[in-house]
This record gives sequence, C-alpha cells and structure tokens, in this order.
Amino acid sequence: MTREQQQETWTVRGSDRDEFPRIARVTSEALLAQHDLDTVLERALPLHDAEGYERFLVAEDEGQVVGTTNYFRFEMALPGGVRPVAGVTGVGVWPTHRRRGVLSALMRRQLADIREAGGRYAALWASEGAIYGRFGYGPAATEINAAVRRPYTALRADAPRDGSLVGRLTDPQEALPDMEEVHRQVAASQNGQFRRAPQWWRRMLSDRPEQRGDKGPLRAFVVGGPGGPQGYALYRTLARYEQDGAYGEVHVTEVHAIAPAAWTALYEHLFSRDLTDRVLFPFLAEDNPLLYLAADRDRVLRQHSTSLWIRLVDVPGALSERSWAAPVEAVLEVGDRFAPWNAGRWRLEADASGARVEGTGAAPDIALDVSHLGAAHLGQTPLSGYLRAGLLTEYTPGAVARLDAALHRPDAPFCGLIF
Ligand SMILES: CC(=O)SCCNC(=O)CCNC(=O)[C@H](O)C(C)(C)COP(=O)(O)OP(=O)(O)OC[C@H]1O[C@@H](n2cnc3c(N)ncnc32)[C@H](O)[C@@H]1OP(=O)(O)O
Repeated sequence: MTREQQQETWTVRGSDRDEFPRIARVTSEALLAQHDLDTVLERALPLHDAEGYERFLVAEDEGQVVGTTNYFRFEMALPGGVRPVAGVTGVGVWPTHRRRGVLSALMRRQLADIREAGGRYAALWASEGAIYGRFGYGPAATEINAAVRRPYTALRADAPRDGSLVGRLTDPQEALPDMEEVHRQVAASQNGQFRRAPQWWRRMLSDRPEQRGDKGPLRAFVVGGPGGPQGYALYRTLARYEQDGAYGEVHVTEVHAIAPAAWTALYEHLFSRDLTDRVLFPFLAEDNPLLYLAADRDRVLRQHSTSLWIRLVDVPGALSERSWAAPVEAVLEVGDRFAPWNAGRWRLEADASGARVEGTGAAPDIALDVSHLGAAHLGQTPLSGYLRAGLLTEYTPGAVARLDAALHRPDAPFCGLIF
C-alpha cells in the first residue's frame, strides 16, 4: 500500500477562481512568502485570470485546502520544434500536512490530467532539487548567475560592432513592441524558451515597490537597426556610495539579442553606466555570448544551478517528435512509477530525418528511469553521467554513448524566467 493510500482524510479535486485565495494562502505559507496575502493576490490574480483556473488541483482535508498545484499551457522550444508543454507551478503543502503523501497524490493526478489533455511534456523550476526526481522529472538545464566587476567589464577589441545599430534607453512600456518582436524570434528556436503571452509580459514589466526592493525602477535598453529591433536588456540600478567612490550596481532582469553585434551593443551599454561598479545577471545561458565577448572570461563570476526540470509525460510521443543529432537504434526499458503507461520496453530508431518508437518484447540495451530521459531531453545532461553513477544499466556496451551522441544539441538550453 502506498503512502497516499494509507491516509483517508483528504481528497484531491479540481478548483476554481473563487477558491484562489485559499490556494494562494497555502502556497504562500509553504514557500515562506514575505508579503501578506493581499499583496500576493494583487500580483498573482492578473496572471491567473488570463491563464485560467481549470488546471488547478487542490488536496482538501475536512474543508481545508492543504495542498495545491497548477500548470500553465506553454508553447516551448524543444529539440524538434515548438511544442505544448505543461509548465507546472504553485506546488505547496500546508505545513501540518507535509510528508503524508499529499504531493505524491497531486503529482499522480496531474500527470494523468496532462496526458488526458494530450500533453507529452511537463516542465518546472524546483524550489529544491530533491523533490521532483521521484515524480519522473529530470534536471535538464543549468543556467548561470553571473556578476562582473569593473575593470573586468571590458569586451574584446574584436567584438563585432555595427555602426548602423542605435540604442535607446526608455520606459519598458514604450519598448514593449520591440521587446516582443525580439523575444518572438528567440522563443521560436532557443531550447527552453516559451512563447510569451501578454500576461507574461505584464508580469515581467510589473514594477511594484515590493519588487524593486532597494533598487530603482525597471528600464529598457533597446538596440535596433534599419531592419528593426535586434536586442534588448531590462534592468534596474542600485545607487551606492562609499567614502572612496561610487559602487552602484546594474541588475539585469533579462537580456536577449538576435544578432552578434546587438549583443556587443547591449553589453557595452550595461557595462558603461556611470557611478556603477558591478553588473549582475540572475540568469544567463551557459553559452551566452558574454562569456565569449568578455576580454577576460575568467572574471565573469559564475554560479551554475538547475533551471528547467523536464518530465516526459508520453515517452514514445516525446521521443518520436524529437530531433536527433546522429542515427541511433536501441531498446530502452523505462521505469515510471507515476505514469505507468510509459513503463516497459520501447524500441527507438532515429536519425536526422526523424524517429520511430514502438513497444517491443526484445531484450533491452539500456534500462533507465523516465527521469533520466527527461534530464537528457534538452541535450545538455548526458546519460553517461547516470551510467557512471550506477543509476542506469547498460546491457549493450556503448549503447549509452551512442544514445548521448544522438541526443546532443550544440546550444545550451535557456529559460531564464521562473514560472
Ligand atoms: C514547481 C513548484 O511549485 S516548486 C515549489 C515546491 N514547494 C515548496 O518547496 C514549498 C515547501 N514544501 C512543501 O510544501 C512540501 O514539503 C512539498 C510540496 C515539497 C512536499 O509535499 P509532501 O506532501 O510533504 O510530499 P509527500 O508526502 O508526497 O512526499 C513524497 C516523498 O517525497 C519526499 N519529499 C517531499 N518533499 C521533499 C523535500 N523537500 N526534500 C526531499 N524529499 C522530499 C518525501 O520524504 C517522500 O518520500 P518517501 O515517499 O520516500 O517517504
């Protein structure tokens, strides 16, 4: 008997807008929210009003909401193209009800719901890395938190520069059409980006006092040329003075560009603000051009952390629509405790033109957990790491290396926006 079945006092069900304050109370408490419930609701309601409440799930115990989750319906760039992805969010269990199987029951039901709606993937940002592996999610992307201090903000002399590009520092609302245009192009191909609907831009540009903290208002720097906008940075500044000089900071919420010279122009602007000493980026792709344009890349201080966790909700469906970097043939024995329809043996035959995946009784080449496939799906986390750690089994020598070569992607995944 599972932990969920042992208890009888709570049930899992759908929810609606009227119940949202009770839901937000649980997630706020579970996530140690700094703000009171009214502030949380003011910020959260516009997004959820646009996204809808029909995918919320709650666990209810004697009339009290004790557990919650929800998912957004994203269109996310994945290897193989832009695909529908369930963006799982709002997970929380009331502190007196933790470790009784509430989350496990919510996850089980949510996976079934996503599958029933035709979904093949789920993605999330985890508050803690130890939570989601058991539910079949794998750590699929790492991103970097970077900080650069003067004088190491210098770019290489041969960084590409385009005299026809013009930059303007402006109010984010005025810059919105240009930012949308750039982001639309980025989201069409950058592994891990989701198409940003208007409600996500509103959230992104929301500039409430509690979001500013000790920093100034959000501003936009847009770079454009004769062909239209080529890139933008959204940032805030922090003024700071010591007896020996100015130590202001530039905090970059996001920076995107669609042409090499635009990256140079954006970084030259961010790195040249007077009265500043440090520029901070909470999220950059592991292969962001900054690491190549910096005159001394070792002085770009970097902390790496997991961003997207990916879950294959439909293993044959997901593998058959992925793109493949090299031909591969393998029988995979997949374990999946929370989505049992995936469990079993799958024969994968793939090459650059596509893939065929079908159930088989043949002997497996590799036995692995569905979370390993999720981790590897974006092409950044090799399965060979799990093999070396003894967490998957290779029956046919070399099978894991061949599968890794086929799963390879030349670009690093990047989401950059916690949802
Ligand atoms: C996508 C997002 O929204 S990320 C935000 C996630 N939310 C939070 O971090 C808020 C604070 N934490 C919580 O609300 C809860 O502790 C949750 C949601 C993480 C877990 O909920 P619970 O109902 O306690 O989980 P549940 O009882 O189903 O646990 C299932 C298993 O996961 C394990 N587990 C649960 N949470 C954690 C954790 N944080 N770290 C390690 N293991 C965990 C349990 O020990 C249990 O293991 P077992 O089956 O081997 O005994």
